[in-house]
Amino acid sequence: MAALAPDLTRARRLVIKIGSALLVDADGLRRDWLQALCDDVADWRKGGTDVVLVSSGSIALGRRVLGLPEGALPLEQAQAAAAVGQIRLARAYEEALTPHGVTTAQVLLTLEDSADRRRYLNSRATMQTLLALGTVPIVNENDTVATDEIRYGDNDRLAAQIAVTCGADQLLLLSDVDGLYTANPKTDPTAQHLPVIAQLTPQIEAMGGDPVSGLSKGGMKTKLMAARTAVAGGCAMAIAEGSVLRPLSAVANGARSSWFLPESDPQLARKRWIAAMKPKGNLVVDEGAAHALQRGKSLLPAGVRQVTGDFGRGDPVAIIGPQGETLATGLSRYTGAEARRIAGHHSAEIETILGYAGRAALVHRDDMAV
Ligand SMILES: Nc1ncnc2c1ncn2[C@@H]1O[C@H](COP(=O)(O)OP(=O)(O)O)[C@@H](O)[C@H]1O
Ligand SMILES: N[C@@H](CCC(=O)OP(=O)(O)O)C(=O)O
Repeated sequence: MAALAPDLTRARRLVIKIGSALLVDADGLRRDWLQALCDDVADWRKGGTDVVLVSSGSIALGRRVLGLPEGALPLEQAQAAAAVGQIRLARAYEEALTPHGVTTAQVLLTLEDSADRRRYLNSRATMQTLLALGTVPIVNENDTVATDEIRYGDNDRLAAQIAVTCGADQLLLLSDVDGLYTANPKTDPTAQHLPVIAQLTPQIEAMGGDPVSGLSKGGMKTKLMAARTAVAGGCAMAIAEGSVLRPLSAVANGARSSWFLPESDPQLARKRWIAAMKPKGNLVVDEGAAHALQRGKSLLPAGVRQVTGDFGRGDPVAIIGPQGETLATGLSRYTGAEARRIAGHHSAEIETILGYAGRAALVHRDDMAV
C-alpha cells in the first residue's frame, strides 16, 4: 500500500459501495461472496467502525426473478424489477449480518432527498440515529419511484453523497477494477495504475473517459464524480477490486487500490458549503452578538434585532451586523415566523413564547460560516 494511503482498519465511519456485478451473476445472488463481505463488515463493526453499505443489485436480481430479457429495460420494467429485487437484496444482507449480531436497516433515497434542504436534514438525522444505535444501514436508490429527473442513476455518486451527509471519513467503491489507471486498462495495455491521487486535476478527470450511457451509469466517469464530492466533503475515497472473498481484509492487507485524499477536514468542508449557500432571509444582530460571533459563539435570539424573509428550519440565512455589514451565513434552527417572535428574548423564554421547548441558539456555531 502506498505510504500516503489512509488505513482502512482505522476508519471511524466507513461507507462501502457494492456494484451489481459483484453481487449478482448468471446464477443469481452470489451468497458466498455476500457472506464473506458481511463477515468483514462485522469485523470492522467490532473494531469500532460505523459502517454504511450502499448496495446496487435490485434491478439485476429482480429482472431474473421476473424473467425479463437481457439488455436495457424500459423505465417501468426497471422500476418493477427494482421493487422485486430490493426486498430480496435487503433480506440477503439481513441474513448475512444477523448471525454476527449486527442489525441492518433499509434506507431508500432519491436525488431529491439530498437536493431539498428539509429532506436532506431529515435523512441525515435518520442516518445519524441509525448509526448511533449501532445498525448497519443498507442504502440504495429508491428506483421504484425515482424517474429520470430525480434519480442519480448510479450508486457511485449516491454513495459519495451519503458519505458526506453522514460525515464519513472513508468511502470504498468496490468495483471490477483495482483502481484508477491513466487510461481504461481493458482497452489500453499501456495504462498505468495510480495508487494515490492527492488532487483531482483536469488531467485526472480526463481519465474517466465518457459515461457508458446518458445516465452516466458505470465506467470510471461516475467514480471520479463521486471522488470530487467525497474529497471536497473531507472524506477519503478508494476504488478497489471487490470480487475477491473478504474484499475489506484484502485492501487492509495491501491489495492494490487507488486512494483519493480528502481536501480538508469535514468540519471545514461543511463551513465552506454553508458559506456558498444563497440566504433565504436576514438576521440583523446587535453589537454584543456581533462580537460573540467573532469569538466563535452561537447566535442566541437575545442578540437579534430584526428578522426578514420567509425561511424554514435548516434554511440558510445571512447574519447582518449593526452597521449593515454581512458577518456570516448560517443555518437557522427556527422558521422565519418563529425567529421573529423570539428575537430579542432570552433563550429561557422560548418555551413560553412558542409553546414548546426549542434549541437555545437561533444559529448554532457548527452551522455557521463567519
Ligand atoms: N481510467 C480508467 N481506469 C480504470 N478503469 C477504467 C478507466 N476508464 C474506464 N474504466 C472502466 O471502468 C470499469 C469500472 O466501472 P464499472 O464497470 O461501472 O464498475 P462498477 O460496476 O463497479 O460500478 C473498469 O472495468 C474499466 O473497464
Ligand atoms: N440502484 C440500482 C443500481 C445502480 C448502479 O449504480 O448500479 P452499478 O453500476 O452496478 O453499481 C440497482 O439497485 O439496481
